[in-house]
Amino acid sequence: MLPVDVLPATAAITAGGQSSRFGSDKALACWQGRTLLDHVAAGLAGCERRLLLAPRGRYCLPGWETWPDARPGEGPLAGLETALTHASPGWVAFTGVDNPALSPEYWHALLAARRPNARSVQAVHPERGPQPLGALYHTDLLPHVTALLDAGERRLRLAAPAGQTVLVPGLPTGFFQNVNRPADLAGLSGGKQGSEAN
Ligand SMILES: Nc1nc2c(ncn2[C@@H]2O[C@H](COP(=O)(O)OP(=O)(O)OP(=O)(O)O)[C@@H](O)[C@H]2O)c(=O)[nH]1
Ligand SMILES: [Mg+2]
Repeated sequence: MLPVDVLPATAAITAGGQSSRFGSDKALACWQGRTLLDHVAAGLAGCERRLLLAPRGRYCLPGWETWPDARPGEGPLAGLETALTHASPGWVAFTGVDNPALSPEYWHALLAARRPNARSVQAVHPERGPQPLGALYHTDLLPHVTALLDAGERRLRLAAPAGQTVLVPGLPTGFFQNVNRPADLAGLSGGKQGSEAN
């Protein structure tokens, strides 16, 4: 059995956004004495390989490889393409910079739900439905994601083929806390059952 802190996936934080609603770089916003980026990275520290999808030089995250998007400025679906391109073959734990409550326990819950024929695993929020960020994707999806982008598609939720996606309901809603605006940062709760931001 694997030690509890080992996560058998390539970690990938997509961090190429502009934080336009937040007004400054939200990855570097501070919560509980650490940046949001550090919180997200800590949740994935158990992954052997760790990828940060961002322009080179934007962030310093020791132990993480930085890969810039092949299609800069095209959104998180392009970040997923970059992640699947550079990940080790197999599962990728893919998240944004702004979900600071995604702990190792969250990722273990998704990894435990993998099925042999599945190519994505997504938690289901009770009101907002499947969560395409904070999700697992298999590197086999790279041609599908590239085809979507080539066709002009930018919706991340289309990266997960319905028939090959495992949905995981019932996780504590505090995991899904998301920072888009300054008020969301002020409303973050330390526990896993706290308030949420859309
Ligand atoms: N690699 C990559 N990541 C992106 C890109 N656009 C957004 N992201 C990331 O996707 C995640 C979720 O996106 P948003 O919450 O919309 O973040 P954002 O685009 O920086 O913020 P807004 O400008 O307010 O929409 C964040 O971690 C962003 O950094 C992109 O073009 N490339
Ligand atoms: Mg955005």
